[in-house]
Amino acid sequence: MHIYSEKEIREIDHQAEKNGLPVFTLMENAGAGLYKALAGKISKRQTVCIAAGKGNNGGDGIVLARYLLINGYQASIYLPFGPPDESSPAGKHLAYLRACGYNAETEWLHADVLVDALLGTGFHPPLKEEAAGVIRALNEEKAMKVSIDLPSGIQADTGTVNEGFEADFTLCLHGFKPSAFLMPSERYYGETEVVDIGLPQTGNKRVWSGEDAGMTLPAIHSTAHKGTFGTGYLLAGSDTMPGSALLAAKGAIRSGAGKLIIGTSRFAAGAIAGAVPEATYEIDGFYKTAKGKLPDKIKAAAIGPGLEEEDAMERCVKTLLAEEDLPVVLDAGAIQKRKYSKRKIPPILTPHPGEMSRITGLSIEDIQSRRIEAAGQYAKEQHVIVVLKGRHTVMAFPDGDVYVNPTGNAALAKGGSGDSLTGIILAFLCTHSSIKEAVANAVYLHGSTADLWVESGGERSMAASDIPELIPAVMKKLEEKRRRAE
Ligand SMILES: NC(=O)C1=CN([C@@H]2O[C@H](COP(=O)(O)OP(=O)(O)OC[C@H]3O[C@@H](n4cnc5c(N)ncnc54)[C@H](OP(=O)(O)O)[C@@H]3O)[C@@H](O)[C@H]2O)[C@H](O)CC1
Ligand SMILES: [K+]
Repeated sequence: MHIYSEKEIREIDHQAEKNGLPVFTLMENAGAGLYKALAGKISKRQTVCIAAGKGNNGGDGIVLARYLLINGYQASIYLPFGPPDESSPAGKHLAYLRACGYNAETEWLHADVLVDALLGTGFHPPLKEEAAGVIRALNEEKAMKVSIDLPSGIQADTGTVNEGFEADFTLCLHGFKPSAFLMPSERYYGETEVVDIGLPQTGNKRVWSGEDAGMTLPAIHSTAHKGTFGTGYLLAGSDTMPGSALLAAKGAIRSGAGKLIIGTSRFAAGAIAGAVPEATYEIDGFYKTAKGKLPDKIKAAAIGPGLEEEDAMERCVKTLLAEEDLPVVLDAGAIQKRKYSKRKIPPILTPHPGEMSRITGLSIEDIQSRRIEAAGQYAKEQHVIVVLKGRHTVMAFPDGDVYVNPTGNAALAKGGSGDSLTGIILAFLCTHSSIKEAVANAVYLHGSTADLWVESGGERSMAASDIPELIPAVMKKLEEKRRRAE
């Protein structure tokens, strides 16, 4: 499931046209695909009204109407802004629809199903008052509401929205647009489904799906022992924040870390050892690492939960990053503005939007309005892996690949939730051979714990300490997906 910006879609269409596949044909494919997707959701007894604009989004709606009509559905077309230009692809499809003996109206018809084909990727804010009035009126209708490509009134990339069509579901053409993963525009989409229009998937931005997670989760063989997956080194927790080390450690252990060493203060070790008897402890590991000392034979390291930025932090991070082959997660206090040199295994940074703002100098609003782009740019410039947390965590890699996580909900917006994520990533770095898959699967698993929680509990009442407890059930589901993919 790929994600394309408005510019990329325009370029794809341009290339297709240049190579002999005109927009007129893509519109035909879109209409046919939309018909297939919609027919499965409605009955012939329901009336359908398609509100079509003057651009190509409207054209898709006109083709959909033809497929519905020739297959015996009760469909009508409403053209609130008048018909599209006769020479445009949409205008030609309207002419063909009329030649088939059907009509399009400029008057509004009430219907059971309302299809929004007013504006698509070609919409540029601010919304004209005439269009805002139409969208407002459509929103008031009591009908099943379906948007084509994206809800009208939403800017495809930034999600800027003033008046937007409130869809129950959106049939996205060729791929998602970034606004499907931004707040508040995501709410206008309702449920989403991607409709194939016959173009190859070319982009490097995509959703990391449950199927991806199932296919890439490593199998555990019956011959596995505690040393099979290597040792994770967690530098976390301080006298004032011992709980952070606990949450990260439990996340790591429940995610399959064979062996875990926790580098923490003597007080924090005493406070958490009873709750994490599986781990061994490196007392004052943080200061030892700052002096260049690391435990032997560690497979991956994570630093930051419950640690403050201080002088020793830079030396500590330097020691870890000097080990070219060591996957390193930098979280919380370890996320600071610094320059990274190219490394065999890129460091993994897990900022929330506030931390991302601190290290990039961009405002939080700017980051949040273009999360995919902001994370992608920093990952490329600094040769790092960015895990930009928040609703739909974005994972950006230095080679330009970007994955968006579909799992999770507001239950995760709690202190300590990120600590568990760091632990899960650490464990997955030990158990996966691909760094990308380790990061993507960890983020997917972390979000899934919250999805499982809301099946029986309220978002408000989930605590970060529930995350490790929910991991076994989520892991079981993932393992079933993996077995099915085998
Ligand atoms: N490869 C693909 O995915 C394909 C997708 N298709 C569909 O094409 C649209 C994009 O079509 P485009 O013609 O570029 O643009 P739209 O139809 O989305 O919008 C153009 C109309 O919108 C009006 N507009 C623009 N801004 C505003 C505004 N601020 N207020 C009101 N109206 C606005 C514009 O009117 P103007 O008077 O400004 O010209 C146009 O009427 C994509 O979303 C898919 O649905 C292709 O069909 C196939 C390939
Ligand atoms: K639309």
